[in-house]
Amino acid sequence: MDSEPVVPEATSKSSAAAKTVRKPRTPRATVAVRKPVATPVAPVVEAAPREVVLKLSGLVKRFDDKTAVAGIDLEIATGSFFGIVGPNGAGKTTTLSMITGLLRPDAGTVTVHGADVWSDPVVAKRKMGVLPDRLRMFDRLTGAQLLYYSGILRGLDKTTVRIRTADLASAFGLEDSLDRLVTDYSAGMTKKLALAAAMIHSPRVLVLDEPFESVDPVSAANVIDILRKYVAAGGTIIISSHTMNLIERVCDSVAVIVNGAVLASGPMAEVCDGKTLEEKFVELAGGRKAAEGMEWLHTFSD
Ligand SMILES: Nc1ncnc2c1ncn2[C@@H]1O[C@H](COP(=O)(O)OP(=O)(O)OP(=O)(O)O)[C@@H](O)[C@H]1O
Repeated sequence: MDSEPVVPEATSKSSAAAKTVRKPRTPRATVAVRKPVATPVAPVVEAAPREVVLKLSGLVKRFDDKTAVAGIDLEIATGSFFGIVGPNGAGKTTTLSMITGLLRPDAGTVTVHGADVWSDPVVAKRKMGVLPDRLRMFDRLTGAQLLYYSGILRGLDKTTVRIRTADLASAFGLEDSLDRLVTDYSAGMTKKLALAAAMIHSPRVLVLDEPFESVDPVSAANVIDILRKYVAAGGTIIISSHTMNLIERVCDSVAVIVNGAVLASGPMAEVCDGKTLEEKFVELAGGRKAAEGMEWLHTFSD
């Protein structure tokens, strides 16, 4: 199940749909008078609740006397495009690092599609693709080598890795850079390569920390298209970003984290409650500071 790609299949017209259906001829001589038939009322079909694919329960992380994450509970349903927002130092990266098994929580659990990240790490990690905040990449490899390495490490065979490398390079506009060393990539190119490496094994869940940082607007739009198709095909994305309008535009659900705690979470419209996400964020995160003091900045000392 886990190795199955979550890539949408190309649609094709079914042969049945393509057949021409002839209207039966109505007999001319007789006019049948039909008894009125009560129109059947369509039963109300309630949408089945979506399966929870990522579950965070009571997550806590302390660094000495600083509590970075103070007991976070979240449930993220399959097929969600879930945004995490919060001010600097709120605990977003710490939370995502605990989700992906990069940082051990002091308390609490994380399960991915039922597998516990800390007691069943091999199974849980196989289900995830991760774009961490601070990218530490093997930058003495070429882009092609790095994708090859990522794919093989994830258990793909060589042919599949080569096919997917070509697809990803073309989707992210990296075709001409695949033979260059990663260390020579720009920040945005490195980000796109890292995102490609996170996706190569078609994981069930993508955890992306600031995926659009340094990425130009055209590339960002392409990446968003790819991510939307992935979600439409049943994949789940959890993404952190400071770009409020982007999160509001692409995510269907959001959590606002402040001081290591979730202050609001749920469907985007419910959390925003008639405001923009940015307005709601400022309201929850504690407003803005007045630009007072610092008159020395306007003295232009030269
Ligand atoms: N390894 C660490 N050692 C000590 N303190 C840490 C460590 N990692 C994070 N912290 C602290 O934990 C808090 C939360 O940090 P975190 O990086 O999770 O915030 P964030 O919400 O991702 O912030 P930003 O939006 O600025 O990236 C901060 O006060 C930070 O200084």
